[in-house]
Amino acid sequence: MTATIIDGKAFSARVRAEAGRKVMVLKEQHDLTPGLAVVLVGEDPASQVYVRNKGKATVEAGMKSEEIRLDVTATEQEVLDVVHRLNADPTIHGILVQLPLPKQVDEMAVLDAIDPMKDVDGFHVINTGRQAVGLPAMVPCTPLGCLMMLKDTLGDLSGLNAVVVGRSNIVGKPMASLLLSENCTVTIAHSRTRDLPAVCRGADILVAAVGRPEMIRGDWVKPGATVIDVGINRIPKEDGKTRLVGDVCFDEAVEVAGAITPVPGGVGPMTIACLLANTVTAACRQAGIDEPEV
Ligand SMILES: NC(=O)C1=CN([C@@H]2O[C@H](COP(=O)(O)OP(=O)(O)OC[C@H]3O[C@@H](n4cnc5c(N)ncnc54)[C@H](OP(=O)(O)O)[C@@H]3O)[C@@H](O)[C@H]2O)C=CC1
Ligand SMILES: Nc1nc(=O)c2c([nH]1)NC[C@@H]1CN(c3ccc(C(=O)N[C@@H](CCC(=O)O)C(=O)O)cc3)C=[N+]21
Repeated sequence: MTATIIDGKAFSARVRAEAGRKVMVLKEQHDLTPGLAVVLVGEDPASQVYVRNKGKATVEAGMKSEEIRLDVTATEQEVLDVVHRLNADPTIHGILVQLPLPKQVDEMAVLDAIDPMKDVDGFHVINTGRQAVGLPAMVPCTPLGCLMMLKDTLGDLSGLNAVVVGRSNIVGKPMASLLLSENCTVTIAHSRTRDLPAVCRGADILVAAVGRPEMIRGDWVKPGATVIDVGINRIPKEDGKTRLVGDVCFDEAVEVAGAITPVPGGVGPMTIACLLANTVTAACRQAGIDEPEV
């Protein structure tokens, strides 16, 4: 059996178009233009690509986009000053500080400084806590995008065994919490997990967020399972160039799984689309208006 390929690129185009229609309504009926600010500290080339893609998608959806670039030597206070200025700027409804930050800057202190209402990444502890107890919250974009693809593929997730490999604050933990909210039976695996292949084989839903190229092999996948590959790993090719691969060995897993996301073209594009959707949601909440139905 060959798995259905979950087309994150096509799905993300629909989500972005919907955000664009909402922006149009907000502009026409409420004189409100949602604004997103992305803060990039340092010159990490991969980060620069994401920041550029995010900026482009934001403008395409009709929103205001602001990019703030700081030198890699920026102090924590300089980053905090930028965050405070954006918190106070009424034309900015979403703030994303690209991670990781240089080592002299305390990530937790920066995330904590972002106004939770403008925290479109959903990384502030207020939003983490609100999501966990079932209150309206900003939900992290990558796990949200994964969940949208899972629901689109499987419908109701109740009672399914979900295994999330990885327990980072930005992917693994919020992913597990969202799956629990959907009534999955959730296992979180990590570097200390014993017999990871056996744990993975129990999964109806397998989410890989490890950051290790093609670590999850075909025979770790339960036949018919839905596999979501969050990993973005750049590996060298024979010709000296590089290519992107996920955390799942796609060529093996595609023969076993029921459905699987590719890399590229899976989770990545959905992350950007969810960032736009979150920015629209944040703008509506800040303006005290209902999100338009489009
Ligand atoms: N597509 C997208 O939009 C996004 C993609 N990514 C990608 O997703 C991947 C994960 O990112 P992120 O969560 O930030 O990564 P982190 O490095 O923060 O976390 C990796 C997790 O994987 C676990 N892990 C590492 N090695 C193993 C192993 N051999 N066996 C089992 N578990 C292991 C770690 O365990 P422990 O906690 O025990 O150390 C940790 O919990 C990366 O490839 C990243 O580039 C990230 C964000 C967005
Ligand atoms: N505060 C913060 N929020 C983030 O959401 C965040 C972050 N920091 N730091 C880095 C990671 C990584 N990330 C990606 C987003 C989109 C793609 C993406 O669009 N990928 C495409 C193309 C990738 C390419 O060709 O390079 C794809 O997978 O098809 C990838 C990775 C967001 N992150």
